[in-house]
Amino acid sequence: MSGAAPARLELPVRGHVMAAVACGWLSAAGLCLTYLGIGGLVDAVTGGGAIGWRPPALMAAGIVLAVAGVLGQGRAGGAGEAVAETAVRARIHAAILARGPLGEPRPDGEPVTGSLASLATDGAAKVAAWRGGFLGELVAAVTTPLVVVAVVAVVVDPAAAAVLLAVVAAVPVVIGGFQRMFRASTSAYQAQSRRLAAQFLESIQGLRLLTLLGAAERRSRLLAEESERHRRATMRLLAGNQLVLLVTDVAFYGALIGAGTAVALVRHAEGAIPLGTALALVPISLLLTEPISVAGGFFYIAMAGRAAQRQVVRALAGAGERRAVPPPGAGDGEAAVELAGVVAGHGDGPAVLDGIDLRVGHGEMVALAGPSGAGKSTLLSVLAGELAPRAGTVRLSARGGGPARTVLVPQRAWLFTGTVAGNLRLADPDADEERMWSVLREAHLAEEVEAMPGGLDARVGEEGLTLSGGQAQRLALARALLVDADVLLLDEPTGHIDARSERLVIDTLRRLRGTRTIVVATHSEAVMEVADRVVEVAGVREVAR
Ligand SMILES: Nc1ncnc2c1ncn2[C@@H]1O[C@H](COP(=O)(O)OP(=O)(O)OP(=O)(O)O)[C@@H](O)[C@H]1O
Repeated sequence: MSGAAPARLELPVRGHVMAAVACGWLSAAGLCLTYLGIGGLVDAVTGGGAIGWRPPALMAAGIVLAVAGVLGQGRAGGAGEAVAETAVRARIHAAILARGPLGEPRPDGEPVTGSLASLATDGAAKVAAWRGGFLGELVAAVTTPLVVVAVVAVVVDPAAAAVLLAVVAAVPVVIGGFQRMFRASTSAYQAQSRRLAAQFLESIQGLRLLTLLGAAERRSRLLAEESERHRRATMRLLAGNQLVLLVTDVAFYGALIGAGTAVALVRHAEGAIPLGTALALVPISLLLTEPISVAGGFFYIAMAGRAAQRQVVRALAGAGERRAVPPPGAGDGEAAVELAGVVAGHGDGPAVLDGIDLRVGHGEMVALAGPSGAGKSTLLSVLAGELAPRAGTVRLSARGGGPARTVLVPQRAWLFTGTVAGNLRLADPDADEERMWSVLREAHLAEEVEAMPGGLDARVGEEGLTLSGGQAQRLALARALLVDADVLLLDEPTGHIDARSERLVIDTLRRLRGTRTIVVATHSEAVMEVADRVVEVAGVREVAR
């Protein structure tokens, strides 16, 4: 991926942020008035005169504003965070579903599914804490000095306000410098953290495969190395954070409070302001350090949130590209599938398909044949819009024109832990029982599901392991039928199943023939016999080793 600045992530939290800012200003103004009220009391007492209505009124108004501001800011921040987290999570979930559970690794090497899962949990919370919660607080804190200076100018002394304003102006410049200094290390830390989470997750998902391949030990060494790199990135981040805290404490607090006190003393000595009011300027100058007090939050919330936001934007952009790249646009209405000069391959690997032309008519059933590795599954991935062709055109059209809807049943039936109905409803969340039974009947699975305890509510275990391979394949087929797609893509539907299931699947294919366009990759003669036409795929090239 390029290092170009990612687009903004639109979240419905503008109102929450503005409310948090307004509340922050209220509480700052309230505190100023409270201190000035106390200063007024001191002046009245030391001056020996009557207290009058002004100091108590200032104090009362100040306390009410401060309390309302603090409470309001907390509420606005909490609500904004919840709204933002829900929005980010929903968009990432949509991206996960768009990619499918077996999403390919991206060109930058990040494993897609694990990475997105980590983003949807940890990443979404960080983005939400930043955009929904902390952003309003931050804007309020950074602009609080202006509110304070304005109150001082109006209620106390414009000259003192002008000096405070000059000191305050230096603060954003220095904060900006620190932010730039540590941005790279925070981003690196985030990327490291996500990569580690993704690798752990995918190692767990593929544990059985890793063990079978004898790769478990290699993988565990890799994870140990990644953990060590992550530990070092954490240490660097913490060291940077400590440095910022030290610098801000020593330099800014000293400078701002010192400046506030000096201004107060000088103006009092000049007779411009009474003693009590001068004393009130000292705690008021403490409010000028608000931007600094949130600087620590930059590391824990804002910078972590912004780094996560960059990742989310990039991941969502990636999802868009994957869906849009192979543009299966509307065809001329004469053919359901039209491929011309299609070249395709995986990642940076060699071309698997090299100049493929294919035309499939509406309602036609075409079997893709060819030796293992010829590229049958690759071709189906191109048709499903999962793999972008490197060259050539792919056109899929529905009967009567318009873009076609496709659905792919992969070689390995991927079922999720839950019920039969839950697995079916992945394809159509609104499907009612009648519709589900209907597709189960079409896939010749209805009788077996009826016999299961709970029927449609029967539990399908981890990865569907309580079902036989043949049952799982037929359930995946039923799920695909629920999509009601124009083009049904089947990858080895009889590949790894028992003879009875094979017969049932073939019978289903026979019944489906003519009802929709079907492209089926297969080694089975029996499946080829059912098809209207058999196309030999032989786009594979010898790879020099
Ligand atoms: N995700 C992937 N990443 C890299 N290479 C891949 C990927 N999937 C397939 N290939 C390679 O692409 C080539 C074609 O594989 P493909 O699965 O499309 O063939 P196939 O004809 O479907 O084989 P089979 O009949 O065994 O299913 C093979 O060399 C394979 O190693």
